[in-house]
Amino acid sequence: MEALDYHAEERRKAEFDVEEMKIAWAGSRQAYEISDRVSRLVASDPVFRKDNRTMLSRKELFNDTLKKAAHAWKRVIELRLSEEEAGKLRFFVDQPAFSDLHWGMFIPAIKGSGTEEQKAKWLPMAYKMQIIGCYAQTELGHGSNVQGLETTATFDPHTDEFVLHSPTLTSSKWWPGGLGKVATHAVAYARLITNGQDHGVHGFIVQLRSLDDHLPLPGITVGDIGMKFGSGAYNSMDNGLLRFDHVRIPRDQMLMGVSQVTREGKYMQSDVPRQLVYGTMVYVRQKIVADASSALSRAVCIATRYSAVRRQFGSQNGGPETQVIDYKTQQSRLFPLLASAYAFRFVGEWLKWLYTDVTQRLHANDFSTLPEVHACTAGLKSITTSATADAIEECRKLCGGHGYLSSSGLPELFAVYIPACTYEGDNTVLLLQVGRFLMKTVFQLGSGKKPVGTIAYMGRAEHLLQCHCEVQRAEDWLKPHIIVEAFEARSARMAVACSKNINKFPKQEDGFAELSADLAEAAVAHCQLIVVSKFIEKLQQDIPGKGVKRQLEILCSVYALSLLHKHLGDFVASGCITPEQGALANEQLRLLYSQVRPNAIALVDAFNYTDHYLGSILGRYDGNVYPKLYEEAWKDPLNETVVPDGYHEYIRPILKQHIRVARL
Ligand SMILES: Cc1cc2nc3c(=O)[nH]c(=O)nc-3n(C[C@H](O)[C@H](O)[C@H](O)COP(=O)(O)OP(=O)(O)OC[C@H]3O[C@@H](n4cnc5c(N)ncnc54)[C@H](O)[C@@H]3O)c2cc1C
Repeated sequence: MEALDYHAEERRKAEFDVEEMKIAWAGSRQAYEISDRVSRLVASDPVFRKDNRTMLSRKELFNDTLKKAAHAWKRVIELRLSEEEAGKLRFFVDQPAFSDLHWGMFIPAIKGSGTEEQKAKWLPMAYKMQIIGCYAQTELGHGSNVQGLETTATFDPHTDEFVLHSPTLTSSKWWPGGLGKVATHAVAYARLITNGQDHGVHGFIVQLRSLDDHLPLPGITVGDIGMKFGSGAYNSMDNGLLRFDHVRIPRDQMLMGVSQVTREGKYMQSDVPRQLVYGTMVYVRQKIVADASSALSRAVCIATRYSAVRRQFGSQNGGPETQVIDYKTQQSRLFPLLASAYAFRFVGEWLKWLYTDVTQRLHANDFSTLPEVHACTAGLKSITTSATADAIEECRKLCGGHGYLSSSGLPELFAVYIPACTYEGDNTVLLLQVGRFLMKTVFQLGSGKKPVGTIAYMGRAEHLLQCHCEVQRAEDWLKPHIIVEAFEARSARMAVACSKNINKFPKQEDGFAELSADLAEAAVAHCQLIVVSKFIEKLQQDIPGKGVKRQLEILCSVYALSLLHKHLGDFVASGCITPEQGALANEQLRLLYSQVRPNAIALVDAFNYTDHYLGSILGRYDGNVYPKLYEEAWKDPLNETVVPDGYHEYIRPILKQHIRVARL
């Protein structure tokens, strides 16, 4: 019997080769094959089941996470999975766990800031999970302001040890994932003090719990910080608190890749340049951007498939009602998000390349691109995570009432995803860093120092400040050079306007403070330009498969023009385009939506997500939504009894009361 597929008709409409698009999405055939194999492996394993997750209590959920993490590790060993495959396995298990921090932060921190001896000592144990690590930086009193951290690590020359101490309540470590209940070790950040002198914040490897009975070591107070946003969701993670009471660690447990403390307590910068730690930061941020495209594509996949199943109004002569995906408003809300998912995917791919490039440069003592790389990765982390968080909520609304059901998968996805706007740098704080970088670039124009990489366009500021957009007809907006110039001009003009306003202040710092909201907007403009440019660059590559490149060109135009439409005020106010050209962009956008429409289902199929990973009845591959929603409702614990518990205690007495209510 042929499998039921309510989307079959939609799939037949596709004008491109979906299998080839899957490869374009994955980045390469090999990446596609790994992802496909591992996702199916996870989906078919009953231990990784997650459909009952939102019903679990905190303790049950945490236990379930431990079970899954242990099983995942067992499978990694049994199947001899490579690092890439193991990473994919954790990704598809799709449950925040201590192991994310172990692999994602603890190991990279040692790799990035440890000496060769430290790496040789700690990494093999960490790779075998004989120790489990977390990344303990944030404190109760300070997160963004790392220099404000209060934990101290004081060198004791008598014993050749550091004494870690939490001098105040606000110095308690607060938030680190995996710290609460699992981690045996931490890379903990503390102010380094030698001979009474404070050298600022440094990283230390600290054992927290016994490797025999898991009890905290003497002087260590550790626990979980409590429930977080939403039920289920991120509560599978044991974000923790930690206090040190004069905890002693050997001197060689300070991460000494960049600076060192000698046996005599002398503080020294090592020969290795400080900038090397930036490599780790680029690594972590490119991962976050890749995760943004995953979360966004997942939400969009759910909303797109459901929009094709859902019908409201418009029945003629007793025929079927209109699929909500055919409403122009639905398309204008949904298709820019679909385009953003692809845009973030490709900019994430480029960031992977950037990581390799920056690592090679750092090892060759070439630091010339660092400030630009730092600003670019900070900004991309900020705009992709903010856009994704907003997009998941928009997808929930696009699914109407059923989007609010847990079984749509969207509430949990939202709750799990949104802290990405905060961790690894609060998004506004990051934009302000980009803003400062933009100002520095503008102030240096004319000094002979040439802007490089993603900021190179500022070298043409003179032209960009007075160029006129060539668009005369709607289709002119499909020309990549016109789009790029409009985005460059907007970014350059907003940055230069900020710099002029800052210069009006007698003290530049006052100007920065007063204009910080404008700076953040200029930073957004710069970062959106990067995403648009990288999408366009991607299209200059050879992309095989019937119609694949054509679809990506359409999506690229949708991404750029929907941003232009959303930020029309910026484009028009800064004089980059006229209001009439803005209207033409909108006209073109409407035409593009019609071109996306027949391909919409196939474009989300190309993400190649299993129903297990999607975790959504609305997003099911076969579109069999209503019977499954109905079935799912009956699984709710409230439906275990026909008459609810508490009926006799609370409902019946109200119904049977004999008092007279005065008003009646
Ligand atoms: C789910 C989750 C997991 C986490 N995991 C870890 C972990 O594993 N390890 C770890 O060490 N930490 C972790 N953290 C902590 C996280 O890194 C910090 O919360 C984050 O860096 C933000 O810092 P904050 O909490 O101090 O925010 P704050 O800086 O207090 O932000 C509060 C507000 O102030 C604004 N603000 C702050 N400074 C400025 C400024 N200069 N100018 C303008 N506005 C400003 C922000 O934009 C924000 O609106 C985690 C947090 C979460 C939510």
